[in-house]
Amino acid sequence: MNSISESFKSNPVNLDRIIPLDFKAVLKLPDSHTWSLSTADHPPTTDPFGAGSVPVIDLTDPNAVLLTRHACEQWGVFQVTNHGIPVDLLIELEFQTRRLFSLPLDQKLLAVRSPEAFTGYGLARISTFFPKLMWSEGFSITGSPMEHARQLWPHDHTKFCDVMEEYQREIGDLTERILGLMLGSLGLTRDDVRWFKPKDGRKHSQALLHLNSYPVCPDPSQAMGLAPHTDSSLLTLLHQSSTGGLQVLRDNVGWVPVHPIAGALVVNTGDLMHILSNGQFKSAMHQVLVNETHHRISIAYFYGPPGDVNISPPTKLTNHKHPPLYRPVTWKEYLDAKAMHFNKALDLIRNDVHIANR
Ligand SMILES: O=C(O)CCC(=O)C(=O)O
Ligand SMILES: [Fe+2]
Repeated sequence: MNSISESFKSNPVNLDRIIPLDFKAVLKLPDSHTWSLSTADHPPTTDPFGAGSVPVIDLTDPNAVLLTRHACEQWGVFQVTNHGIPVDLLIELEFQTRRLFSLPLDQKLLAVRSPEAFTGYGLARISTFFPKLMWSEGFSITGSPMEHARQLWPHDHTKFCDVMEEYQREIGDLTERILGLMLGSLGLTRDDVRWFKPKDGRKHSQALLHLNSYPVCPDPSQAMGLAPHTDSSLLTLLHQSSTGGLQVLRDNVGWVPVHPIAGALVVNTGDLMHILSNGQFKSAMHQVLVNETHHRISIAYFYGPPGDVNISPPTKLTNHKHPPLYRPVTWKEYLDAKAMHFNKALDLIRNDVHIANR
């Protein structure tokens, strides 16, 4: 069993926080989904490529390592272009994702996630931490989605499964390439992070593919697509459709939109990367807002270390002035802390040390 499934098993979720609303059937935002949002949650549209916008890195740029370091230190989020994932695969991925979420609710519920499981259809797990429900639904996959896809389409699931499996292979390779850039940008080598690309060539890293759907909403000003959170992964690669809605929280600025760029992928630095980098890399707080006219979808790939690995900063990144900020944790331990304490999980594993300013 992998870390994600072990953690989900030990932290079951109530069914009322798994089964989504029949979004198509409601004409008015129900009270259960009405949030009191401030205008700060709806930032003015900024110049998408200006200095105050999320960095975009061309992976073929000779300065990619330096740019990656800067983006991780300053933002904890960036977009990548020229990443090598075929456009046709992204189009097919989006098509199959829309095909799934366009099914009637009673059909989607045939593949509903069980309270202790982490694959299948249902609300985002973070729903348990908020009094109001979010205007979104999801479908989680690891490896083959066959078991659930067969429930959705008894005679027509092969293409869906093939696309999801091919995407996981491609995005897995790209994620490791970007992780390599991140580690390299910190001056770390294979010897500092032995579990990454081990010499025996066997991969033990773990990952989860999560399809998100944000249906058209009757009152977006009072609805929340995905509430503010950081990702518990080392890093997350996200394909968003051409519809915006993702925002990242920036110190002293507020919520900044992550504008969709055709063919680009969004990279989020997760909490485990923040721990591994000893706080040098930010784990960006982000949220998703919805809209009145477009059904938005996104596909997130969460990547973490092998189950038995304790994540802590390599000795190269610590010294007496910069002692380890957090105690070592496995992904499972961290997911358990997150399942119980959500956005306070990082604080709970923080070492009680006096830290010199970086
Ligand atoms: O839909 C998005 O753009 C973001 C999704 C996300 O943050 C997540 O799945 O953790
Ligand atoms: Fe996220």
